[in-house]
Amino acid sequence: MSGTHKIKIAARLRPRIEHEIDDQGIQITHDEDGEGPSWICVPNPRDVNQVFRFPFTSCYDQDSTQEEIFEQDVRPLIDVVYSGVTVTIFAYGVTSSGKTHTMQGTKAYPGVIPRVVEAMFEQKAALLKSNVELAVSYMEIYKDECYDLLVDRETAPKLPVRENDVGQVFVANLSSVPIASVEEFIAIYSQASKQRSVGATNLNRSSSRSHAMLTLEVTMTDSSAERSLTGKINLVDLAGSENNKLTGNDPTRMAESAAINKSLSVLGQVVHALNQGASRIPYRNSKLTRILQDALGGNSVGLLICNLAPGTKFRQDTLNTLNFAVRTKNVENRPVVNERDMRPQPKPHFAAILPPPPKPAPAVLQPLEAVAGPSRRPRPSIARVAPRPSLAGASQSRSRVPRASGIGVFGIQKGHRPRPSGVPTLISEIAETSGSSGMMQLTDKEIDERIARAVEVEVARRLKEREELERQEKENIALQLNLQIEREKERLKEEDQRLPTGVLTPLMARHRDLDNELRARLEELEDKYERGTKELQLADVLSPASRKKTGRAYVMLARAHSEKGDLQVALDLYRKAESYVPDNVKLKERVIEIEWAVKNGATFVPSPKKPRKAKKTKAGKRNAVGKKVMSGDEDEEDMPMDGIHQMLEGESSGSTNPLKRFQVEEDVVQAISETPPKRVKCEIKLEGEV
Ligand SMILES: Nc1ncnc2c1ncn2[C@@H]1O[C@H](COP(=O)(O)OP(=O)(O)OP(=O)(O)O)[C@@H](O)[C@H]1O
Repeated sequence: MSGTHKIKIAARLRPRIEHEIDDQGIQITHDEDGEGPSWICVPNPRDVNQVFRFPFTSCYDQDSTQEEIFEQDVRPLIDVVYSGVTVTIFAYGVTSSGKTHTMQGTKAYPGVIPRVVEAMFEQKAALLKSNVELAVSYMEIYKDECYDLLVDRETAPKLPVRENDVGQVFVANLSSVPIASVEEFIAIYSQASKQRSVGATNLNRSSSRSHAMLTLEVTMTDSSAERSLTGKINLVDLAGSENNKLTGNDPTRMAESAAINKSLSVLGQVVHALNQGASRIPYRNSKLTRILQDALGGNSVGLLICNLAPGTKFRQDTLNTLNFAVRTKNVENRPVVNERDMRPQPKPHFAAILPPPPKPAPAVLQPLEAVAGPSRRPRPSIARVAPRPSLAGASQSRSRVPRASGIGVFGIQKGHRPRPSGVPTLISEIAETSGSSGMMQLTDKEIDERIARAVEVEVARRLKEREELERQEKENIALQLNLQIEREKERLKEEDQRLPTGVLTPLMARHRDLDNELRARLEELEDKYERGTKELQLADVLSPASRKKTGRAYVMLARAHSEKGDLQVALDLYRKAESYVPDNVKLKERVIEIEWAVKNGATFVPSPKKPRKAKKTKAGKRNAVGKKVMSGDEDEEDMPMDGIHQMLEGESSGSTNPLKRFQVEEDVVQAISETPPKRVKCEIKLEGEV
């Protein structure tokens, strides 16, 4: 089998049970011609006029039978299993929605599990091959721990979940029991089902407190073609999500409920992550998802049966279940055929395969062995799966060699599990070391003893090797962690020394801006001072009247330049003017205005010049103490021109004075005064117009 396969969804609405109100809250509608999909219709809990419709190809209403579900959706998968592929069927739904009924059923209404077993045996018989073997394993996940249901509940240890070299997840030490008939299976299954954690809640008198997974494995060996196929079917009865308000759980049940809800929530997260194409799928967040890894986005074919409880009471849960189903519908698997080439392969390094330590057969299957009480612990050295009762007599000729443990979706440890292609069997290695002729001369008992010894030595060696590897790995991890901690400390230290980016960055940026601004201002002041001192030296030698005139001349020149748009030159000239008339407020304002315009690249349009007064009052204005000042009302152009004229005359030739380059005429000044009024946009609020 190749390509991708989407998980198939079947939805089943259970009938009303005793004392339950069936208010027709959830309905199933079918296409009129019966060809298209069917719909599960659920009213929106917040607005009953709105109905959510979920389409599924397989919808089973309250009258549906166990047989219908099996024939329509499950039986076709038996062929898939016999083609060497792993199939996973899981029942999902809120507590008391009918998952266990669907999967297990009752004696009168057998569910998926017994029907699958029957079909598997039918298929086996149809194949007419004597080398088809079936085996079963059964486990539960209770409060996020795995337990073998084929061993005595009292002594059942927690089973570790591991991963092999090729990334397959398996439950280490899980028993796998060969079965020869449906009856044999039923005997084992009914015994094991009693071990399952079940408890009474308000919603279900016999509520599953764990997720149960039953695996049937079929191994088909074709010795003439020297290959074998291994197909598997995992039948999973999930515990139901629980609303503790409805279940009325006591503290023990609450703890179970929390574990159930958590694992189901992780299941939802895994499906969500797969739908999103996330780079990390949180399989490891719960044992359930870890074990179902192969079924969700892995290499198996999947069928999800969504069980729904009728009635408004379960409406929200039903919606949750259906949403989960819709998301799961898009999960793609890549089923693979588990085929093994049995031809002799070149010998690999023995340590390349590290199967989990073998485990004894479960108590329920060892009626002949005297095992009882808590001291009965699995012997790690040799796996001895009890012979199948029906084959007990025929097993004389079969090798009693311990078999390599199995690895798969549920990592079934199984006596007859095929080893990976290219890996020699343990017996062949033993034969190699002792010489095949030597083996031939030994009695069966001796062979068994030698095998047992060899196995013990080998297992001990592998355990030691594994311990060593684990120790090294731990050391490496510790080293890495230490390094990381050191690096982190260094980083934090550095960060402490630096100012924290988040909080102080804006402040620092502001400081830097201020700093730059101050520096620029300082440079400007220095520049100004340098220029100013020259002008001041000159101003010092002039009479007050001449200073004023000179200042005025500079102002006029500056104005002419500002008119032309030479703002920088205008600014220099205004500053020079300032050296001669330092107290002129309007001049100061003008300097600030033009400075701002230069800095911001803004255009500057001076305010219109006031018409020239015919005659100036000599007295000017006097302040409160009688001192003559240039008032704010006084225009800069009101300053006397004589000084500038004198200066121009004095520097008539060869002078580099910029004043000389601009032939200042009265008409220019006049022209300036006729400039239409416009205001420059300026952030500095001016007290009066210049
Ligand atoms: N299709 C059905 N026909 C008749 N009775 C049903 C059907 N489905 C469920 N029931 C009955 O409903 C009750 C609850 O069903 P069941 O125990 O299978 O629910 P569940 O989903 O497995 O619950 P939990 O998650 O609590 O284990 C049982 O009494 C069961 O017999």
